[in-house]
Formats: sequence, structure tokens, C-alpha cells
Amino acid sequence: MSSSNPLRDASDRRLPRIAGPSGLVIFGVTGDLSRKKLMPAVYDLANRGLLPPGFSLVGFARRDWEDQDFCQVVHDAVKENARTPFREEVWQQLSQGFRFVPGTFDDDEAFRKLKSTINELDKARGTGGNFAFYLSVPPKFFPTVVRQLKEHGLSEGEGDSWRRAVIEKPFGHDLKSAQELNSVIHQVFRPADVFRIDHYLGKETVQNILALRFANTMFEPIWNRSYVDHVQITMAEDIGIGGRAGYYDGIGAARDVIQNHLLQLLALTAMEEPSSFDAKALVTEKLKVLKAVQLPGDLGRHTVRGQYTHGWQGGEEVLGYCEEEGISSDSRTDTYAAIKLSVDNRRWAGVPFYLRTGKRLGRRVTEIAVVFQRAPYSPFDTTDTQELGQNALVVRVQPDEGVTIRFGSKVPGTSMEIRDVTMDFAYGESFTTSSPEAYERLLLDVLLGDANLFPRHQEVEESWRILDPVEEYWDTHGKPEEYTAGTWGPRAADEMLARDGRSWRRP
Ligand SMILES: NC(=O)C1=CN([C@@H]2O[C@H](COP(=O)(O)OP(=O)(O)OC[C@H]3O[C@@H](n4cnc5c(N)ncnc54)[C@H](OP(=O)(O)O)[C@@H]3O)[C@@H](O)[C@H]2O)C=CC1
Ligand SMILES: O=C1O[C@H](COP(=O)(O)O)[C@@H](O)[C@H](O)[C@H]1O
Repeated sequence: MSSSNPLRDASDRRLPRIAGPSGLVIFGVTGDLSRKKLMPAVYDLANRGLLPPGFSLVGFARRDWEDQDFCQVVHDAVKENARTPFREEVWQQLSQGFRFVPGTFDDDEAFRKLKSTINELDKARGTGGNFAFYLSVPPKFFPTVVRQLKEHGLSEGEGDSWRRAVIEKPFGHDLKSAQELNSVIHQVFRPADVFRIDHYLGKETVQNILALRFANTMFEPIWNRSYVDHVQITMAEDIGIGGRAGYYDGIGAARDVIQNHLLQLLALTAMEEPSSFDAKALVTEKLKVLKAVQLPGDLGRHTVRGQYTHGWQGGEEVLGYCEEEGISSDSRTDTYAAIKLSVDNRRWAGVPFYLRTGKRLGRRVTEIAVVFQRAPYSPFDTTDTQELGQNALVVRVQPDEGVTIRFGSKVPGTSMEIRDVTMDFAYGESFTTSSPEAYERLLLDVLLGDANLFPRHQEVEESWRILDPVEEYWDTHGKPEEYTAGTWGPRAADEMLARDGRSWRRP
């Protein structure tokens, strides 16, 4: 590793791969995602020494900014949200490659300027003409931007240089639109150059599901219908929609995260062991599971959607969804969704998978709880086992990353009283290195052309196949049930599980 390159730091061995000459164009650079995640991730990658010295970043947005205004915006975003400490020498080298192109997505002149900017950067910084275009924009603009890239000769590099498209989620709003979008994108980019982002796959704890299951011997023998009672996958957020009304309204919780993040978590939890960890082997196994997923017959009893109303959170008064800026008072968008699914194969037949997500819930927590059946026979007095629940293995995806195993243990004393206890693995205690942010990992993978952690279009389409009937059912059956902000969602969600003799975990 060259000591003359301030962008490199040999101390970080967790992400040893370094991107070759390249640059990144972010469309929608003024948005929430860009500010909170993408710009800080670029800086963190540079700080860890994983970007090439001439790395370049082009922001595209409808602002009347000069390059130095853009630099200031990135600077502020980095200071606020980067994970690694601010180092002046890294910043100086990185920011020399920052350019800004003002314009809207239908502005041909702006795309011509983008092309000349990329050519200029190639000469000035040695990007090799290799550029990734990150579409961090409202999904309805994905086709327009992709077409503009083709129209202006940006989608293909010269010689052996590469051009890649990074598409945010949700990819379409149903199966049909996802297929249409796919066809537009594939008319422009080769399949290997399309990176559909699902940032949950970039999370360390999500990748660890595969390590937990397939690097160990003790879990796999009980990871099936003979031992598992049910699986609960929860993605709870305490935040509301922030300033994202334009994106969120009409999309709702199920399209926003069940179609992608939660179904990916389900696929990783339920899939068979892949023959290797390359993209093809992983997608083969994930796809088999997604194809086996079925909805219950009666969607009225086995799905629930909700919408938060005014309430209190962390001691602060918060608005109801329909009172948020940009949301109409009669919006029927779901901010909470819960769905029961089955995985109809030999391993999982009869084991329900319950998925739930919501905004303005009691706490921010994402977890996968594999809940085991009760022992078939108990030699203990029932009074002694009143506080013994079901064994469970909980993958704590965030924020308190780790794994918990819950089991019964004898309470010290002269009687045989048995109670639930937990055994915990916490990342913070077992490892001294902190996890890279998901977007950091994924951006690096894009620059390296490594598609392992990106869903393929077949997975995306299979996920829409699962969700479409639910959305159609909801469209024609009333409106979401209200829940007070700061609680754990609508009452109907508790009733849904109670009918099955189960209850949601209170993480
Ligand atoms: N925010 C998040 O936490 C996450 C977001 N995503 C995905 O990322 C994408 C972007 O989301 P997010 O950043 O939250 O959205 P925002 O609404 O915050 O940002 C959207 C961006 O697109 C620009 N834009 C919108 N309309 C136009 C237009 N007509 N012409 C030019 N620019 C336009 C906006 O520019 P302007 O400032 O001028 O309006 C802004 O830069 C979405 O696909 C979302 O699903 C995925 C995971 C997490
Ligand atoms: O994709 C999305 O994810 C975020 C939550 O991401 P996390 O990494 O903090 O769990 C969510 O807030 C947003 O609505 C959704 O689009």
C-alpha cells in the first residue's frame, strides 16, 4: 500500500479490496439518502484507503450551484454523518474530484454538460472513463434518467472502460411496472452492469445470517419444520416519514420495505445452503425460496395495515401521518404492514413466517426471531414452568447488533422452577473493529463490479408476485387501521397473531 496516497490506510483489514480508477455520478444528490448515506459513504471509503487517488464524484441536481457550493454540501454531510474521523488530507485529495452539474432529468443541455464533465475528469483525474450512475431519485424517474444516459451516449464507455447503473428501491411499484422498468434498463445497460440496491444486504448482521447458518453445525439440524414453530421478522422504526412525503405517500410501508428488505431477510433465513457464495449460487437459492412463498387464502385475516396518528415519542409530541407536510388529510397510505406467509417446501411446510414493519413504532429495531416449538413432553410441574416460554434464536440486525438465544434455565434454589434466560453475542463486545455502513460496502462493490450483494431482477419480480395480491386486496378493502405514534402498531396486528395462538415479540 503506497504511503504517498493519503486516501489509503493500511490499518483497516476488513475491506481489503480497493477500487480501480473510477468515478461516481449521483442523481438526486440533494436528497435525504444522498446526504445521510451516500456522500458520507464516499468519504468513509476514501478514508479507509479503498478509493483510487483520482476518484471523482459528480452531483446532479436542480440547484444553481457551482462546484464549490457542492463541495460545501458534501463537507457538511460528511461532518454530520460519516462514520470515520474527518481527516483534512483525505478531504483535500477527495474533494478535488468533486463536480456539480445543475439540471432536471429532462434537460438535454444538462446531460451534455454531464458528458463533458465526465470527459474532463477522465483527463484531469485519470478515472479511466469508468463511471457508475447512482439513481438516488424518486422511483418514477428511473426510466427517464436511464433513457437520458443512453440518449447522450453516457451509458457506454469507450474502449474497455465500464459504465454501471445503480438503481435504488423500490424497483417498480408492482410486478408489471418492475418488468417494464427492467426492460427499459436492459435496453441501455448489460445485465452485469445493473446494480439494484437493497441496502439491507450490505449490513454486516444480514451477511452474518449465512455465516451463522452455514459455518456452524449446531443450528442447521434444527432449522426446519420439525423444530421451528414460527419465524417473526420485524423492521420497526421510531421515525416518521421526515421530509419524504413525495416519495412515501402512495407507496407505503409494504412496498417501501416488505417487498425488498424483509423478503430478502426471509429468503436468507429460509434458503438452502448455496453451493458457493458467488452471486449466481446465492440467487439460485434465494429464488427457490421466494418461489415457494405463498400468501394465506384469507388476506383479511392474515394481513394488517395501519397508519400512525398523532402521539408522543421519546417525550416529544409528534404529528399523525395525515398531518405531515405534503400528505393529504384523507391519505390511505399504510405506514404499518404485517403479513403472514408460508414457505411451501419440505423444510418449512406448516411454519408461518410473520413479517411486520412500521414507522413511528415504540422503538427502532430490526430482528429475525426463529421461535422453536415447545418440548413435546415436560417432566416438570406446570407451576414450575409458568415462566418458561418458547426457545428462540434472535438475529439482532440493528441497532444492538448481535444474536440472542433464549432458553429455559433452573432458577437457583431448592425448587425446580424454570424460567427463560438469554445468552447474547454482541458485535461490540466480540469484535474491536466497527462494521462498515451498508452503503459503504455496496458502493465499493459497485466500483469493483461485484454483484453478490445485489438482488437480481428475478428476485425483485418474485417479491412483487408475493406482494401484489396484498396491495390489490388493500386497495379494495377499506383503509388502514389507525395506531397512535409511539405504540407497537394497530390492534388488528395483535389479533392476527392471537388467532394463531401466538403473539408478537416486544423487542
Ligand atoms: N432516504 C432513505 O433513507 C432511503 C431512500 N431510498 C431510496 O432512495 C431514493 C431517493 O430517496 P430520498 O433521497 O429519500 O428522496 P428525496 O425525496 O429526499 O430526494 C429525491 C432527490 O431527487 C431529486 N428530484 C426529485 N424530482 C426531481 C426532478 N423532477 N428533477 C430533478 N431532480 C429531482 C430531488 O431534488 P430536489 O432537492 O431538487 O427536490 C432530490 O435530490 C428513492 O428511490 C428511495 O426509495 C432507499 C433507502 C433508504
Ligand atoms: O429503505 C428504506 O430504509 C430505511 C431504513 O433503513 P435502516 O438501514 O435505517 O433500517 C427506511 O427509513 C426507509 O423508509 C426505506 O425507504
